[in-house]
Amino acid sequence: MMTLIKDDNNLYRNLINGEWVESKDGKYITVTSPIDNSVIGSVPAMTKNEVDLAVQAAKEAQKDWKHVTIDEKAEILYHAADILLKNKEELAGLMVKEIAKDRKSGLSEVERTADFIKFTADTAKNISGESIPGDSFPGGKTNKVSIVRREPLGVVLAISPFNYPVNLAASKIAPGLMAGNSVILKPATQGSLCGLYLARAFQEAGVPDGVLNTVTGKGSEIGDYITTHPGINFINFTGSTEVGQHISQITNMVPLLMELGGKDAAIVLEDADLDLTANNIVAGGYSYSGQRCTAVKRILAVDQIADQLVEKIMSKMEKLAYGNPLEKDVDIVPLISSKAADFVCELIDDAKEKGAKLLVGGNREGNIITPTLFDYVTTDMRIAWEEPFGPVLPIIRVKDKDEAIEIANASEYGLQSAVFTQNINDAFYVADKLEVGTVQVNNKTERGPDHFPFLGVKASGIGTQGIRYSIESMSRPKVTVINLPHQE
Ligand SMILES: NC(=O)C1=CN([C@@H]2O[C@H](COP(=O)(O)OP(=O)(O)OC[C@H]3O[C@@H](n4cnc5c(N)ncnc54)[C@H](OP(=O)(O)O)[C@@H]3O)[C@@H](O)[C@H]2O)C=CC1
Ligand SMILES: O=C(O)[C@H](O)COP(=O)(O)O
Repeated sequence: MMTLIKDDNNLYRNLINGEWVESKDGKYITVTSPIDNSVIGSVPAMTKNEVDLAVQAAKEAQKDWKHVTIDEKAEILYHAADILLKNKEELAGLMVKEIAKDRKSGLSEVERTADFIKFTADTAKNISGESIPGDSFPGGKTNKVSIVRREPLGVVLAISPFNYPVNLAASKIAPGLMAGNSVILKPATQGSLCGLYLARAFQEAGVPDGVLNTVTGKGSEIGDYITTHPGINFINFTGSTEVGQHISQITNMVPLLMELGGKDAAIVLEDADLDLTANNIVAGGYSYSGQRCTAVKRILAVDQIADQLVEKIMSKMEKLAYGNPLEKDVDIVPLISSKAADFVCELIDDAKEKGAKLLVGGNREGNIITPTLFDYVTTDMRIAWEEPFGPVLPIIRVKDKDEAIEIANASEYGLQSAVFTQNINDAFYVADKLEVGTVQVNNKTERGPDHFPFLGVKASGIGTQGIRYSIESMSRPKVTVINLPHQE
């Protein structure tokens, strides 16, 4: 399957109007593995002219695509999901090399993506319009009826991050297509090989020429051009708050759906089941080395149980394996870049200097940061507020649930939080007061299942994702009002 999207020198191509095209001016970006810096491929650094061609193709193709029946579109998506499953070993293998995800998580990402695509097709089949009688509003008349259908928005620009290069691209493409839009995928440069592979799967499944196109190139170079392109009708972005805010500042009247950074808190109350809590904190904080927007990024534990909780977390952390995901099954993998690892080390050093107690880890081997746990973190430390996107967890001890809520809400972010307690009243008390998109009761913070609404408030995002929610975000109501001759 891969041979069509790259040549023998591992120069990858972009999908534009149904053709896999080389870089026109021969400019490529080399993609190296975060594991050992080996070159795994190169992607075109697309020029403005090439971007124009992609947008033009998308615009033209959408005119026919919007008339394709839901059922036909669904068949194509089912086929794409099957192609991904058939090739899951190869795609997961590419993910291991390109973003250093461990193979098991890579496989699970591909499987989850296939499920996501199929569920999107099924959901779109079940989204019906509505008709609203005119006399249901005061002063309305029985001769009026409003018929409400959903219309596509046009050309959707999907910008995906490195950490789920297949899933977070497909979760924009599939609902975008089902809503009748054409889509341009701009994958994260580190992750673009996986993104192109995914586009190939959609093409092979029967997505018509021009309906899905790809644009590669550094966001810092072509980002502004594409996000402000007049041919773009919607931007669906997942990535850092910094870039998300930049996009929202430079765009003009283009609707945005954004999932950005987070500093998800795990709030642990005095009656929590501490084994369950520790399991969730370790899984939630350290999987894929903490490079997940929804990773548990701080623990707010009430004094009464903090010592016991620390002991349990430490004992579970002993089982975390770290190393090279090409060589063995590991939980902790090299971070995406040495710059990312440098940043995490800065946060670790700051916490140490300001007197936090380092309980576990704190070491660096290449791009690997060993799983790290700090206790007695205080609010003057950077690790209390900043998102490491690495395997470092701070414990902030609090006197009670109200102090936990206050610290949780003082964050600029508002993605998710978790509360661990066996008291339903306390669970609701805390959940009601937290300024986040989702509160998990007795579970780690996480996005799935993917048909749940997923959203961030404050600096964590704009709009709501989740299968039905994404389809709705990428479409709009179209209203036709029937005015019958007035009945006597
Ligand atoms: N809430 C969420 O769902 C998620 C949040 N994140 C957040 O993202 C950060 C790390 O992910 P990372 O991929 O590095 O995030 P970035 O924000 O750096 O990149 C995300 C995407 O935006 C592109 N991009 C960069 N600059 C621009 C620009 N000026 N205009 C348009 N697009 C641009 C990138 O391309 P390129 O790679 O070429 O620079 C990439 O495709 C973390 O802070 C994390 O919190 C990450 C994943 C999920
Ligand atoms: O962008 C992210 O990091 C994801 O949306 C998180 O998804 P997860 O909770 O399923 O890991």
